[in-house]
Amino acid sequence: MPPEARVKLPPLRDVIATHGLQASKALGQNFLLDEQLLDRIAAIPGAIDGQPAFEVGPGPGGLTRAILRAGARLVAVERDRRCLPALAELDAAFPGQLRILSGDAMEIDARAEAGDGAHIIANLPYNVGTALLIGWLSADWSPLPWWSTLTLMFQMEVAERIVAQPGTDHYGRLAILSQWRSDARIAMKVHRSAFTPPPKVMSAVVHLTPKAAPDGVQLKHLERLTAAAFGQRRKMLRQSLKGLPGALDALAEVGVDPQRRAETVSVDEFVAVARVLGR
Ligand SMILES: C[S@@+](CC[C@H](N)C(=O)[O-])C[C@H]1O[C@@H](n2cnc3c(N)ncnc32)[C@H](O)[C@@H]1O
Repeated sequence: MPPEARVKLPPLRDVIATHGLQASKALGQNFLLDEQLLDRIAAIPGAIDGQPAFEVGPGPGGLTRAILRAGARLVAVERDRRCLPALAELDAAFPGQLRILSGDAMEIDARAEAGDGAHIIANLPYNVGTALLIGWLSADWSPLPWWSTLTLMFQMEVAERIVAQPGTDHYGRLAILSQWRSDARIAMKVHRSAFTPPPKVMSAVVHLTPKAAPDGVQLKHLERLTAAAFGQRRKMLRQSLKGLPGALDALAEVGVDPQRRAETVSVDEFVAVARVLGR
C-alpha cells in the first residue's frame, strides 16, 4: 500500500503563503500546485516504480509530496533555504522517507547522496536544467549509468531538442547525446498556466531510459565530432569536419557522404563515425 501522510497536508498555496515563498526568477522558480497533475507525473510508467528517488529543486514540495505518496524513499536537494521549513514538514508527515539536502545540485555528488539505482525526477529550474541533464548523460556508463531513469520537466523547446529527429530544426548535439545514451520520449505536455507564476512558454516532461552501451564508442569522440559538425550546421560535412583529424576518412569508411549537412546525419551514423575516430 502506498504511504499516506501522517497528518493532513495543507494545500500547496497555503504552504507558499505560510512560508513566504514568493517565486524567485533567478532560481528558476515556477511552482506546480495542482496535486492531481503532480501525482500524474510521479505515476509516469518507469519514473519511480517504488524505488529510491532523487529530486532536484523540491521548492515548496509539490512534486516531493507526489513522489512520497508513490512510496519512494527520496533524497532532494534544494538551493533556496527559504523552502527548508516547508520541506521539514513533509519529512515529519512521511517519517523515514525523505532526506533533504540544502545546496546546489550542480555541486553535490548526486550518486553518493542518492545511491546507485535511484530514479531522478524533477521539475527542473530552467537555468541549470540542460547542464544537469548533460551531466547525468555523461556519467560513467558501464554498461549503464548509476541512475535508473530520468523524468524531467523542461521548457518545451529543450524537450523538443532532446527528442528531435534528423532533418528538423531542433536536431543537434543534445538530441544525439540523449538518444545515443537513452530512449527519450515526451511523456506529458504541461500548459504554462499550470505553473505559479506561469512561464512564457509551454513545458513538457521527458522520460529517459538508459540504453546499455556495448558499442565501444567514447563520449569524448562523439562530442568532438558533433561539436565540429554542428558548429557549422548549414555547411557540408566536408567543410565543417575539415579541422578534425581523421574525420573525413572516418566518414568515407562508414559510408556517410561528405556533401551532407550535420542536421541530416542520424544518431547511429554519428556514433559509427565516432567509433572509427576512437580506434
Ligand atoms: C521549477 S521550480 C520547481 C519547484 C517544485 N519542485 C515544483 O515542482 O513546484 C525549480 C526549483 O529548483 C530550485 N533550484 C534552482 N536552482 C537550483 C540548484 N542549482 N540546485 C538545487 N535547486 C535549485 C529552485 O529554488 C526551485 O525550488
